[in-house]
Amino acid sequence: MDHIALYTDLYELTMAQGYFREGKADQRACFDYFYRTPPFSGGYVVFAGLATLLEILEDLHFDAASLEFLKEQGFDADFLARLSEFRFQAEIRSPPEGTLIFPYAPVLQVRGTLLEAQLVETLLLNLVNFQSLIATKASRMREVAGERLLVDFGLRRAHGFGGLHASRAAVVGGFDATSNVLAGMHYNIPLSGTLAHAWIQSFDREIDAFRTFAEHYGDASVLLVDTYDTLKSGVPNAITIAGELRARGHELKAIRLDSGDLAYLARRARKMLDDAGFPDVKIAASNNLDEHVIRSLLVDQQAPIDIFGVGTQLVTAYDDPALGGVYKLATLDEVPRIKLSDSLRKMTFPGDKQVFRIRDAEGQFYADAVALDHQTHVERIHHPHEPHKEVDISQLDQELLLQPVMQHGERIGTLHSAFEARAYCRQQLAQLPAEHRRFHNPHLYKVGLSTALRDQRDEAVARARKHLSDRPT
Ligand SMILES: Nc1ncnc2c1ncn2[C@@H]1O[C@H](COP(=O)(O)OP(=O)(O)OP(=O)(O)O)[C@@H](O)[C@H]1O
Ligand SMILES: O=P(O)(O)OC[C@H]1O[C@H](OP(=O)(O)OP(=O)(O)O)[C@H](O)[C@@H]1O
Ligand SMILES: O=C(O)c1cccnc1
Repeated sequence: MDHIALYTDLYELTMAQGYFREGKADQRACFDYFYRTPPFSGGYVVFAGLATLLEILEDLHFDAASLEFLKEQGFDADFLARLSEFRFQAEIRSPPEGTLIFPYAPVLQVRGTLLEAQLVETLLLNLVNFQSLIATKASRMREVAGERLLVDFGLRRAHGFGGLHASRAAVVGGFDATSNVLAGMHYNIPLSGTLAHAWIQSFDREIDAFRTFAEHYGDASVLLVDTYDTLKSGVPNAITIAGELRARGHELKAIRLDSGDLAYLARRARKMLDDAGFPDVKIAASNNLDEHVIRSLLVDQQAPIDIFGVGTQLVTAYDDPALGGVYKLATLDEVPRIKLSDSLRKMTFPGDKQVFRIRDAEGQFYADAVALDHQTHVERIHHPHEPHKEVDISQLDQELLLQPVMQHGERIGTLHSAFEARAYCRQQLAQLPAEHRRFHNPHLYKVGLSTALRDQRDEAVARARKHLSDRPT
């Protein structure tokens, strides 16, 4: 995207200019990205958006037109001269895309100059919050769809060009294919598509619409059967065409149901297709599907549906349309920094940190330990906000979550493709106990502070409070 360095909030640039004027621009900063509440009343988030972020950061710069625009907004010539040489040179640490992440554990760290780390805040939040949200929604649909095909149909309902990132995130969360052609090209996602009612309406008779489509597209044909009357017209006509295709050595791929009682219609259509000798013609369903409807169709009603086309609910994360991930300063020139708040839940964890994923004896995820960066093993974790709650984890397997993915502004190694991230997400979900995956009142996954971090946090709080009470009133 052109001028992408301006894809930010004004206050990032206002602060950056202030840091520059104050001689603070080159102080060493560490910022943490984390979220506080899982969306959809669920128990986890699927981390996504890293590849997009790193690709943009590698090439981040202020071009002549952007600098000219900032000049018109009143930014200083000296600051603009500095921005004209700006290149993102920081280090980024994170786990791979597809990792399951939990409230309060920092999962993306930016370590660089105060100026560069501040300047990327909005871009980072925009990309990671959105893609992680959509990947999480997609993963919930994958949870209930089993091995059935999930196709993203959302572009027409997506929020503008966000539709491109939504299609990629849908794959990270477990979707198989997309109708979004640009996403297919950009991210190497298999394309999939059927036809709309307009095609059927453009012919005088449904059977002619089906026949003509099948003549052009043969084995790839999926016929939309609900334009007039699904069971009296659509399915019988599709069966006629399936027979004609077979006579020419082809097989009809599927029919698509797009309205009405999808379980009832799928059952009746399945029987009609089977009785007519077409047990391999698949049944696709669409129409405002989400994870709850898909589960009801498959689990409660045992609907014989093979393919789900999902749009609006997926790409807009309809029931919880924003992930509130935040980006907070943790260290400046190696001094831990804290943000106090009236609300305990909004207080930050100061200092350079590492996150350990703790597994139980069966190898399942048990907890995340947020520790100081130099710690190599965590004995005990403490609840971040309830001091009396603590757990001994000294005997459990501990894996480092934050690994360098970018150094000196250049990515390390190759970025995961959407499908590699999807495979990783699938492995991760298999390691998350069912009580954290369930949709209703999931059991809260433990995220705790190491004793050293807890002490550092408490000291920083005490210092900050003392500072407050020393102020003249
Ligand atoms: N058997 C079913 N069990 C649970 N939910 C279903 C079932 N069949 C359809 N639905 C869902 O019910 C919702 C409403 O279906 P309905 O047929 O009323 O669709 P509509 O969008 O209001 O109208 P239209 O069917 O004309 O598009 C949709 O979200 C659909 O996915
Ligand atoms: O329902 P979604 O999950 O968003 O999936 C995409 C929908 O888009 C298409 O119809 P469109 O919405 O254009 O028209 P319709 O609602 O009249 O079928 C398609 O037939 C799906 O129903
Ligand atoms: O290919 C389809 O059937 C399709 C694509 C986008 C939206 N609705 C349906």
